[in-house]
Amino acid sequence: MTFVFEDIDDVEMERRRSVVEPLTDAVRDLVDAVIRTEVAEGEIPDVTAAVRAVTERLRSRQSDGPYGVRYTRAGTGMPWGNPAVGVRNAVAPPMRVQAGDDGLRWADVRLGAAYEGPPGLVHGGICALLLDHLLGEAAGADGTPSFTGTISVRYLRETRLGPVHLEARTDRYDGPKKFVTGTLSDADGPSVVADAVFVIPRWARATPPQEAPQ
Ligand SMILES: CCCCCCCCCCCCCCCC(=O)SCCNC(=O)CCNC(=O)[C@H](O)C(C)(C)COP(=O)(O)OP(=O)(O)OC[C@H]1O[C@@H](n2cnc3c(N)ncnc32)[C@H](O)[C@@H]1OP(=O)(O)O
Repeated sequence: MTFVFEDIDDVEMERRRSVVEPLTDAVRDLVDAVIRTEVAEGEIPDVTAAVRAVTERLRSRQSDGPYGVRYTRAGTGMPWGNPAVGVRNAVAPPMRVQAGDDGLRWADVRLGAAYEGPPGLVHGGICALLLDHLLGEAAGADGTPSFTGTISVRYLRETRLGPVHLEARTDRYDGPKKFVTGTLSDADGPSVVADAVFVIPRWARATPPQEAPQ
């Protein structure tokens, strides 16, 4: 596992973000359009060829593997391929994580047609993905890295597609274990709750995490 150092400051990171984010948003819009389009079937082959042409253009220069979790000179994480928050990943809604008091992490997300499970409702795996990630961010609020060891997700009732609100915080510590809880709510209130044990990996326990591991 390697974290990749990008030798840039955060101004340059924001500049790069402003270039790539509109592309990712456009692809998200494309995904939604493909799900919901009702154009004549005869138009689909032409549209398919146009999309393939764009893909070829992007593939003319690309990296060998995944984007990785990069970080700037200031230590700001750039998990831009991440499926929950990735700036370059159209699969991500995206969730924009906000920091509150006392290690609270929260986010407001709009979940549209691409996240449907039961009719008109959010797929349970999407709820679990977003909660896992947000609980991970809450676990990381103290500056130590940790991985999901165990997560339990309880679906109190269905979650309607549309705007959802998520919150998470670390409740307590026990050695390398962090006990983290969170909720996902739709317009009618909490619909999913999660609790998890995040574990600080051995390499981060042996050496205080002042620098990202290579
Ligand atoms: C530099 C810039 C960075 C930027 C950054 C940006 C992004 C910033 C946010 C990221 C947010 C990501 C949010 C998504 C989070 C994932 O998706 S993480 C990926 C999914 N999880 C994994 O792949 C984990 C895979 N498992 C493992 O790596 C290891 O099993 C673990 C979990 C690290 C534990 O292994 P270990 O360190 O060898 O554990 P070990 O020393 O045996 O046990 C330590 C303690 O933990 C307990 N424990 C061990 N395993 C477990 C378990 N699975 N469950 C519960 N307890 C356990 C043990 O019982 C023990 O407890 P005590 O005996 O002390 O009471």
